[in-house]
Formats: sequence, C-alpha cells, structure tokens
Amino acid sequence: MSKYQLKWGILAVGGIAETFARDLTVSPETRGVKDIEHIIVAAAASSSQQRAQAFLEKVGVRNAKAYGSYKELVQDSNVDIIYIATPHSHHYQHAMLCLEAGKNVLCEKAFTTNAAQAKILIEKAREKNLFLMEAAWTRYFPISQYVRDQIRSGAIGTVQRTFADLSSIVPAGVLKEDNRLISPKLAGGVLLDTCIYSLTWVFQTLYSTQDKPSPPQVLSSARKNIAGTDEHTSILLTFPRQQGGDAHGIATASMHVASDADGTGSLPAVRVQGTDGEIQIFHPCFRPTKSRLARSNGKTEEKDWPQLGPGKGSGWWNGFGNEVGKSNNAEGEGHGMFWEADECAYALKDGHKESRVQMLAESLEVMEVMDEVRRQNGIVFPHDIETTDYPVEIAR
Ligand SMILES: NC(=O)C1=CN([C@@H]2O[C@H](COP(=O)(O)OP(=O)(O)OC[C@H]3O[C@@H](n4cnc5c(N)ncnc54)[C@H](OP(=O)(O)O)[C@@H]3O)[C@@H](O)[C@H]2O)C=CC1
Ligand SMILES: O=C1OC[C@@H](O)[C@H](O)[C@H]1O
Repeated sequence: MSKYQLKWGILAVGGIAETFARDLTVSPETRGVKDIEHIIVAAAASSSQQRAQAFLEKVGVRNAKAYGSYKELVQDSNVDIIYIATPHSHHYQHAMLCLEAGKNVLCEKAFTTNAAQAKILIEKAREKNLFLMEAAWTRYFPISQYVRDQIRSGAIGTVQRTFADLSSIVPAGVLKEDNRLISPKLAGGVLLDTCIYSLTWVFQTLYSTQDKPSPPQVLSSARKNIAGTDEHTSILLTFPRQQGGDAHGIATASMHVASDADGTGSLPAVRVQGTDGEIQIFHPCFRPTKSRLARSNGKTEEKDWPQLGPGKGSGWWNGFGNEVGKSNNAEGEGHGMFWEADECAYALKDGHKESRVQMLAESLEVMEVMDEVRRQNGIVFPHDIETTDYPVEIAR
C-alpha cells in the first residue's frame, strides 16, 4: 500500500519545536497508523542557519534544509505544511507569512493573541484554499476521543458541569520579566499559556459534543504578576442549551497552587459531571495518561492511556526552562504530539481544509472567551502584537 506522505517545515526551533519534531520522527506504525508518513524536509530559525542545522541534527533528521530566516522557509516548494512554534505574540504574523506564501499551517496554541487575528487567519486560509489548524494537541489524544464518545453515548447522563485545572507552583523569582510565560510583549500569562488547556477540556466536553453549540457567557477573575499579565485565573462559562438546562464550565490556571498537590498524579484535574456519573482525567490535563469513569450505578472504569512510541519521545517541555517541573514521559514513550500531526495528514489526504476534531469556528470561539477574560480583568498586550495589520515588525 502506498502511504500518503506529508512533508513538514518547522518554523522556529525552540523547546516545543524540538518535542514536536522528535514525535514526527516516530513511525506512525508504532501507534497502528499504516497509511500516512511524516517527513521533516526543512526547519528555520529566526537568528541563523547554523541554529536550524543544529536543531535538525539534535532531533536526528538528515537531508532536510536548514534556513536562517522564516521567509526562506515559506518559499521552499518541497514543504507541504508548516508547524509554527514561535511565542503566542508572533503566531498571527507568522501564520500570515505562511498562508500568503501558499503553505498549509499547523499553528501552536494559543492560536493568536486575540479573536480578531484568528478571524482574519481563517478568512485568509479560506481565500487561499489552504489547510489551517490550531495545535490544540490534547484534543487528538485517544483519551480525549474516549471522553467525547462517552459523553455522546450518554454514559454519564446529561452533562451538567465540567471543572478543569492546569496549575503548577512557580517559585517567586524563577521567571524574569522577559520570560515568554509572563511577558506582555510575548502575550504571556497563564490565560493563553495554560488556562487554554482547561478551556480545551471545558469546550471539548460542553461545546464540541453539542449538535448546535452556542457561545458561552463569561465571568472571570484574574490576579496579575509583576509584568502585568495574569498568574492566577478562574473562569466560569455558562453554555446555553436547548435541552438539559445550561451547562457550566469552570476553567482555572495558576502559578500559586498545583493541580497535582502531592505530586503523585492521583488527583483529578478534570471532572466532567453528568446526571448519571462523572469522568475524571488526571493531571496533567495537557498530556493526561489516566481516566476514571464513575457511574451512579456503582460501576467504575479506570483506564491508563500510555503514549505509544519506541523511545524517541523527548522529555516534556515544561515551559519554565526546566527550572521547575520534571519529565513525565516514561522511558520508551513518545510525547503524543504525533496525534495532531496525523490529523493534519488525514485531513489533507482527504481534501479537508480544517481539522475534523476542532473546527476553526471553535478555535475562534475559544479566542473570543480569552478576549473577554482579558477585557474583564484589564490584561492588555502591546499594540504591535494585538494588531491585525500585516506585515508588522514586532519590537523585541
Ligand atoms: N503544545 C505544547 O505542549 C506546548 C506548546 N507551546 C507553545 O509553543 C510556542 C513556543 O513555545 P516554546 O517552544 O516553549 O518557546 P521557546 O522560547 O522555547 O521557543 C520559541 C522560539 O520562537 C522563536 N522566536 C521568534 N521570534 C521570537 C521572539 N521575538 N521572542 C522569542 N522567541 C522568538 C525563537 O527563535 P528561533 O526561530 O531562532 O528558534 C525560539 O526558538 C508557544 O506558543 C507555546 O504556547 C509551548 C510549550 C508546550
Ligand atoms: O503548552 C504548554 O504545555 C505545558 C506547559 O508547561 C507550557 O508552559 C505550555 O506552553
């Protein structure tokens, strides 16, 4: 059987780009995927060609082009799709660069800094008939598929409420003001960086599972850090429904408490509560490996979801420069980013221009929620990263 081959270009060679690239090199057959193949054909660093070359060597990719600028990468006719791994602040400018050059795009989360930018990207992709997807990787895990299936099949009755949290304690002084996790210049703060995973769980349990989903009402509270972005954020979303009453989603993220307070992985980070039971997902909710289904009839189903792969998966990138947190990859596992890459390949193979799991309209809805949270809490980013103008040089 001939395999559908997807040729990737990697735009930016930082922490998550390395994890993603390593996952692309894991044979899809190790996860039972036999009809597609991923090949990295090029990578680009913003600073130098040598940096891109060093990246390719580090992730074990030979015969790929190394570029010292993103502009060169998007002109490479051998590249089918570009994975964008720059900070949130730069996603809009870099996605526009790719789309304008006729490239399909997988763009890291948060999709953009605001909904206006996301809307224009979506319009641009449609105008150019190109594939565009937000790299909300957790949605593509088998565990996520399982949870959505359980909800759709009525296993826990009518879902009434989802709690989702992604929090880790970051000791004072660890993050300097220019760190991408807090700097306004890089669209920092827990909202766009980690609360987006809590929102992912709220949306994929209360929104994606509805036949005709409606946008939620938003109430929120956010505490700010030294840089003026958020570090302790709670969101209450009310999803109107035709039947079963409004559903509530509580999405939280913090740098002052931990989802996994005792470090054992035994505390649920996500609880999806229905009239006939509950589904729990254990920390970390961005890369969960354990679920529990507890039914009101007393039956319980616990499942482990190890990430497959023959050992090429890297340690997880914790975003804090490995100064806090630790790897949660078991020896011999992949990281799990390959599931979203597979979705790109299958969608492109079948002529789709967006993911079948998370439609672009939903990515836009999530951005609208985050805009509203920022509006309610006075979280403002500099004009050059909020603008919908293109091209714009972003100040360092
Ligand atoms: N899916 C996931 O699990 C994760 C996703 N992420 C997302 O990936 C993105 C990147 O995060 P991460 O890899 O941790 O970040 P890093 O800081 O490690 O890497 C970012 C890369 O972007 C490039 N870049 C271009 N312009 C700038 C700029 N002005 N300032 C800083 N870097 C710039 C850098 O240079 P160069 O081009 O030279 O490489 C750098 O290598 C974020 O959007 C983040 O939310 C992050 C961690 C986990
Ligand atoms: O996407 C992410 O997942 C893991 C977090 O630690 C990281 O900061 C974030 O960017």
